[in-house]
Amino acid sequence: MTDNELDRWRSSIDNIDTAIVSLLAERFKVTREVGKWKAANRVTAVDADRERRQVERLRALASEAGLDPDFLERFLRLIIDEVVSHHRAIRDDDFETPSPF
Ligand SMILES: C=C(O[C@@H]1C=C(C(=O)O)C=C[C@H]1O)C(=O)O
Repeated sequence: MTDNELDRWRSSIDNIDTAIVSLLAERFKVTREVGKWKAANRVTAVDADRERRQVERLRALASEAGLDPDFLERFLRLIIDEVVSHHRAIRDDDFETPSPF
């Protein structure tokens, strides 16, 4: 390995990290819409069945990609927990809005 090679690998890593951040931002944009819809329709923030299906799907994808399924599950859990806390905040903000009636 040369210094040059290390620089190129690190540059690839930086590009990949940029893509991850951008994809996460996209995902949070979509989940924000879901959160608004749930608050408006009085649907609970957590959908455990949906989460179970997502974990199953992601674990399978991880295995196919040669990644540790446990790591991918922890990663997804972290994201979903953040989404659910956003959904609760959206819902609680809605409740705090004074009713016009
Ligand atoms: C986004 C949703 O809300 C929650 C967050 C999820 C997610 O981040 O993927 C999945 C299920 C729900 O617990 C949803 O119900 O689809």
